[in-house]
Amino acid sequence: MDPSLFVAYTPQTNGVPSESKLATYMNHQSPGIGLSTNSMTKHLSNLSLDSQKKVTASPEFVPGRGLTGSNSSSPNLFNNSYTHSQENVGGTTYFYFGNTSSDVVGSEDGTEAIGPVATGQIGYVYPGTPSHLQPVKTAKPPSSNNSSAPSTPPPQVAPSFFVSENLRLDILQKNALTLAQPDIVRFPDLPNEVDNYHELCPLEPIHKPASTVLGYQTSTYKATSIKTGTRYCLRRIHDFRLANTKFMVLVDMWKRLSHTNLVQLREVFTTKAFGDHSMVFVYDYHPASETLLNKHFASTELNGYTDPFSSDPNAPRPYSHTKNTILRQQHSSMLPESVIWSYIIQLTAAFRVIHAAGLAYRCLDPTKVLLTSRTRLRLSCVAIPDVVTFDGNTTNPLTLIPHYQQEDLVALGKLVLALACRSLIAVHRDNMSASIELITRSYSTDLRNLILYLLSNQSRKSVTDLMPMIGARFYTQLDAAQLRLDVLENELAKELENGRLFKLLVKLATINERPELNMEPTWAETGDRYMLKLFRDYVFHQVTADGRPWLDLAHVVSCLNKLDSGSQDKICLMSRDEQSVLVVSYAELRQCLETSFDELSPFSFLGGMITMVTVMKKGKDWWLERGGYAWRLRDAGLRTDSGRGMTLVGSDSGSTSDGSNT
Ligand SMILES: Nc1ncnc2c1ncn2[C@@H]1O[C@H](COP(=O)(O)OP(=O)(O)OP(=O)(O)O)[C@@H](O)[C@H]1O
Repeated sequence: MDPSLFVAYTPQTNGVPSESKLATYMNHQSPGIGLSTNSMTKHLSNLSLDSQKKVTASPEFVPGRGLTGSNSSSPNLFNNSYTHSQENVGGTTYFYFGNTSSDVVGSEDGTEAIGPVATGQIGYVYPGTPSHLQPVKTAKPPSSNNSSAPSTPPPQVAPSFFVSENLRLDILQKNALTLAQPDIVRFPDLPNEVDNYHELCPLEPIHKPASTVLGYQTSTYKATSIKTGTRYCLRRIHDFRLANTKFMVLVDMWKRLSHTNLVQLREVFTTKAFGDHSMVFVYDYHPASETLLNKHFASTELNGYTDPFSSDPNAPRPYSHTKNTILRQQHSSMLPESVIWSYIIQLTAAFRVIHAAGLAYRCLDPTKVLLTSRTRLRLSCVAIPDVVTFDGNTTNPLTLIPHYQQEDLVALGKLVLALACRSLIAVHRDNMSASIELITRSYSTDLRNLILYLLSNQSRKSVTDLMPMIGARFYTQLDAAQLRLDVLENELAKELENGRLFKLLVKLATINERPELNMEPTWAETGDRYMLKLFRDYVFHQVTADGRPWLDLAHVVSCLNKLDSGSQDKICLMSRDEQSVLVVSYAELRQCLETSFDELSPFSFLGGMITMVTVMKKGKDWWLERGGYAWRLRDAGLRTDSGRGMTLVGSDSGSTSDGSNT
């Protein structure tokens, strides 16, 4: 800060030194908060050095307690019952605006007064985590080396202004994966563009054998839509030649089907971009999703035990291996029954809409069920079996659907059995009785009956027949889903508040310390802006009595909330030379902020502040116009977003006008 901007204190009693910033401020101030000569004289006549409200010594500031002798929670926050307009104590001049006794509600015990809030200025302060969500917050897991320590209750998670750490990391990881860029060193052969998609990133090894489920070699990529920038999952069927397009009836039916337990199909196309005739299915991309196979049948999930046949459950193996593998689950890591029911409810929910739409899934397998968050299942690869096994000679592609629906239900029975036994080979015909025995011993009769029903030879099974077996477990699932919703809404509420305060900070930061505005180098240092500068110091730059920075997030949040709501609470702003003190309400500061920012906004043309700009060509140059101001774009080196990345504006090509609305 340029020290010359501060004027040396003149030991002048009640007057404001004409060259001081406060004087400048008072010259510039809005009439609503002005000090008229009359009122000044009136207040001065009331002023007495013996006044009880006089500040007799420099108050001591204790972090967390504010000023000693004051019950305020913020340092320098004056009791609001002052009626003086100005006072000089020990060389420091204090200014007070208006007659505060009428417009400020002071509590009798002298605690911080809260002024009335004007209509339309109601600020919302985040009320904290609802009590029923407190137990849901995950506590830090105990470290592995203190497992023998006596169990102590997990520490209560302190209410936070920010989104919880677990959710934050989760979202960050998903964002990072979504934004991942192609690795051309590792995958030099990948095409730059495939139809309307680019930035292809493989989600699995490229050269892998044909899928046992789909019967073709497939590859999965994350890709970005060239038109919209949205990320999608492309599933490529290698070397697939189309015989005819009759299957498009089924593809269109799948595209129309939308459900929370399905990976949404967007489009299907053929391409030669990979150097062969490939068929590509475009699905929604769910970052960080994991297959059921990885989650529950990987060796790490099975206490380190590796099933040498897990990659191919059909491979021949000795009897002892088979039996031991199934029995081993009894002593290791069987899934809690609630998890299995949660999966059953989600899978049957998906089947219910698929079958009701006259379709069949046809590829239920642990590799095709995605866990897109902790317990959220989605069926992937929809429509692929319908396309790759399509028989061009059939007159009606829908005739076989009822048969396939029955197969879906058998596949569901096998998947639930495999999950319950935690083994893929549990579903082999030879192992079936041992597996059912295990289920009978370990789980409820309902679960056993459900599996037996699905695997039975009954001719016309229906997914709706499963509903009585699920019974009241629906309520548990609904409760879990609603609790999750509450948690997320609660987290969102916090970030909403942070977003509001962020906007306020952006306004403050664009005003504070601005070197000049409209050729006026002192703009940021005079008038309303000077008040905002002192306010910035008050919020962020306070120090303790021994000069250490005083950092208290609650103080910052409280001040910003009061500023945003235009509270009538008053604070004491001190000049940096500590020679002048200005008492001002948040409502007045808010007025300063709005006025100053309004002065800036006609000049702004980038970022989120702009409303509408016009870009036009005059002679050789491109100009941007807004609110009577114009900028030559080539000089400023400005760029505009043309929808496919940033492009330099100012070339001779292009249209003559453009609008941007944010
Ligand atoms: N829509 C999607 N969004 C994000 N990731 C996906 C999506 N679909 C699949 N994946 C990921 O792609 C990877 C490969 O899936 P895929 O279905 O090919 O499994 P697989 O075990 O290789 O099966 P297969 O042997 O049949 O090819 C998995 O890790 C899966 O999590």
